[in-house]
Amino acid sequence: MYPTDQPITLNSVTITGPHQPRQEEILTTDALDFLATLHRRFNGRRAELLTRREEMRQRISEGWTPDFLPETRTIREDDSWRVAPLAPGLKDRRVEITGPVDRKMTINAMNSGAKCWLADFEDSSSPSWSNMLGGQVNLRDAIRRQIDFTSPEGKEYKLGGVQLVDRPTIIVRPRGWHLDEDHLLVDGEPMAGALVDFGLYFFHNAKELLRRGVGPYFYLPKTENHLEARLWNCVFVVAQDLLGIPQGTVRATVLIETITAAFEMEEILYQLRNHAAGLNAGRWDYIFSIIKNFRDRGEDFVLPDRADVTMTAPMMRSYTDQLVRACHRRGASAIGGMAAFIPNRRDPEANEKALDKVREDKTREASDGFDGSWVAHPDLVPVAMEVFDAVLGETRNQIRSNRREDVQPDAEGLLAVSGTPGSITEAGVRMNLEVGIRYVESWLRGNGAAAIHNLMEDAATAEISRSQIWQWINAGSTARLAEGGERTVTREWVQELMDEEFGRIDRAEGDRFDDALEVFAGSALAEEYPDFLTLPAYRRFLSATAPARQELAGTPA
Ligand SMILES: CC(=O)SCCNC(=O)CCNC(=O)[C@H](O)C(C)(C)COP(=O)(O)OP(=O)(O)OC[C@H]1O[C@@H](n2cnc3c(N)ncnc32)[C@H](O)[C@@H]1OP(=O)(O)O
Ligand SMILES: O=CC(=O)O
Ligand SMILES: [Mg+2]
Repeated sequence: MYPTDQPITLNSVTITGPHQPRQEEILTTDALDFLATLHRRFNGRRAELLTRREEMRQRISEGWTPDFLPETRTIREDDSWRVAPLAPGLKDRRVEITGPVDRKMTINAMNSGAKCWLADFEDSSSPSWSNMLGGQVNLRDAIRRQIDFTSPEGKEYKLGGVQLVDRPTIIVRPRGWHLDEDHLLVDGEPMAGALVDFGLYFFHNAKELLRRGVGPYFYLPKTENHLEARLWNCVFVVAQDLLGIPQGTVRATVLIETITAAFEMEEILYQLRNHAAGLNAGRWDYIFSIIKNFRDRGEDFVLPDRADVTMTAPMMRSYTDQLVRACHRRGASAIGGMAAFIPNRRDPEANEKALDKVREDKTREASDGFDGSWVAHPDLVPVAMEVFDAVLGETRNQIRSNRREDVQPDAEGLLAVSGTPGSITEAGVRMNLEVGIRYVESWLRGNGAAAIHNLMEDAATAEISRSQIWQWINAGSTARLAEGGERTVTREWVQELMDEEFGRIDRAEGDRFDDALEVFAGSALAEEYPDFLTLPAYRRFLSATAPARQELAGTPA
């Protein structure tokens, strides 16, 4: 037991976050030692790779267009290599539920009947210290099947019925490389959120998972290139050695959700080949990445309203087809993405519409060759299951049966941004403003995923909203007006619309809408485009050193 009201240093790791329930079970001295080793081995390389991201972005801004890499041609052309065999618990991934790692959602996900659960420290989680540490406690308990919960309303949750002997395989998604964890310092430096989430989960659970016949499995978000995948591979090798578990125990599914990674899919699998499980089509961050990277490349790279950028747009078809081909060529699983439509138990009509939309989305993915796909809500598990059952029959995946040899690597297809049907409208501008502000408000209250207008919103969709506004202003795009006619999207006009949309929001005591407006406007209307919406928001509001937190706590910053 250690003191709880001030920063404490244990074996050169300083805990600056406020004390959390059951923290002592997670932040043990051995676990902190393990984290410190990972930090000292890998944080320098992480910093170099983050700088490299900036350099690539700068090149794109100056007119360079990404393409398949000449220096890795032999990897792509060599037909002989494959990734490691599918690991236990990952052979049949037809339906994966995703969601944050709070206690109630953890139990609900474990009871959902899905084949896998993406336990999310990323897009659907607000990275507050309490969420991040609480998530580790909940995962530890869920793996040991010792988890229950009583809600403030008195509803009781526990792992349900005997029919659920096959619980979903847990796949943890740590934060991306860009986010710091300000509440754990090694030698005075903040740790990478990615290494904290990976390291604590791995340290506490890898052996227990092996004992239960599965393993420590991960989703790797927002990877931009194969060098970042190589860094993860090095982390896995060292972590397995430190814990004395066999090399190749870890399995990672990489989200292809940046435009640059789409040109390096096979190279990413190659770097991770002894630990690779598959690739996932993270559609929302992918759209965000396209806007972000080409934001100052003029009208050819401007997308229409968010609602128009669907999976049937030519550039999205090209991306998903090439992803399935890359995976199946290398013996890896291809996992589909998230349809935005959320069921609504209180509104049968909206519910039916959501089920239909999700069915349509999963049907397209299954027939494109995906081995499984994501759902955001337990009520969607049966819908997706039925679709994949129909395509898979007695088989567990389509890796051998649907090789997609009809598809070829195609740079032009990936970059067919201007071929996206649709238009920019006043309603689309308003929607981005309203939904973006509402989402950030939820994030600031600790909820990283929210249903808004029956659509799932998370960090990735909010990034699209604020980036579209920025791009439309800076490209001088034209929007169709609600009452007819059109006008140029200017900062002043967006400000007017934002004031109107903000004025329409019903306020409640203790809400965070003023802060949300500050965060959203600060990134959508800024002259300088911030790389991630969550970076300034974290520093200002969630970090223990954040000025706003210190103000709230009544201490000077
Ligand atoms: C871009 C990407 O990265 S996509 C992946 C990241 N995003 C996500 O994972 C989103 C996951 N989904 C969610 O968080 C939620 O479904 C939301 C926030 C969108 C909607 O949640 P709610 O408003 O609570 O929906 P609703 O009231 O219909 O939920 C009904 C029940 O299902 C549970 N539930 C809903 N979604 C999930 C989920 N993903 N996992 C587990 N349980 C869930 C709720 O906890 C609730 O349980 P209760 O009846 O015991 O209270
Ligand atoms: O993480 C998934 C995405 O769509 O973004
Ligand atoms: Mg994402």
